[in-house]
Amino acid sequence: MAAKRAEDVNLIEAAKRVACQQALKDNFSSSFKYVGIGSGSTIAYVVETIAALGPEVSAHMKFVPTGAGSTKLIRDAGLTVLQVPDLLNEVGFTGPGTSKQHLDIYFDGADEVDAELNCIKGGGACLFQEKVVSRLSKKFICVADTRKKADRLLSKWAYIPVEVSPIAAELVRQELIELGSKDPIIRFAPTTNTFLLTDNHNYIIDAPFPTLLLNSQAELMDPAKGLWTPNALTAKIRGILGVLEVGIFSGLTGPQATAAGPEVEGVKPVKIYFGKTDGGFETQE
Ligand SMILES: O=C[C@H](O)[C@H](O)[C@H](O)COP(=O)(O)O
Repeated sequence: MAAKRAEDVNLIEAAKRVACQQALKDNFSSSFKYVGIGSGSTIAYVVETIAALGPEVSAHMKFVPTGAGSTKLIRDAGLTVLQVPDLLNEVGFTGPGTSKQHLDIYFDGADEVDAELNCIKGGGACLFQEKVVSRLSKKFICVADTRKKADRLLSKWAYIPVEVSPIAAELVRQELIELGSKDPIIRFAPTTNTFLLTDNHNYIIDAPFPTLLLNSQAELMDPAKGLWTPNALTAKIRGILGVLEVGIFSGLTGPQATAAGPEVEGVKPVKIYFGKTDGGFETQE
């Protein structure tokens, strides 16, 4: 039994590696200057593959992380870390209406991906910095294995991670219940026996909702019956006092989208690579 489980784990890790290697083969260029690196276990294979290309390819590049784990991963691989504030100092601000998509590309994993490439992220407690880096990138390429693939969000994955201010966490939890979330919980860290703290010193609330619709199914939306589109649920949760960000990557909605214009496209992936346990891969775009 234990041997079978170890074999399954190895196959899944191999699937993640295949997805990352193919994603880099198709999308990475030695001409890149700024590369965003997300969080989680899958992204480790992106960093491993870039490092294997050698300093002749990567020495002139700067890698923008999405949290402490991501920073360590980049540094341990011998690549150059550039934090978001330093990136913004480096590129400067050239005035209203100019592009903020300074990163050539951003690679990251996901917990679940739907047929429209909307994602749930934050299973490893990283979502806010990931959304910032995605917003600053020309192109978000997602890497995963086929377990993450679903027709609609919350088909297999059970909850939406929401990053909240600790002082407002219970208030947010109550408002999530009013929105239709069944038993949202503040994430606990068993190792420290306290609530888990994110890289931004906040809590995560894991909020289960019924399976979401696609954004293209907005005409079926009926929050009273628990039927939400990813965009609408994101906007609604983000509107709760005390919420920093929501672990749904589906593009921005409402006034933020209007204000930001076409650049908001950077928030969800443009292409996903799913590694398969038979050694192959499939893509979705
Ligand atoms: O909070 C973590 C991030 O959003 C990860 O990208 C996501 O959880 C996927 O992680 P993994 O590659 O470990 O499945």
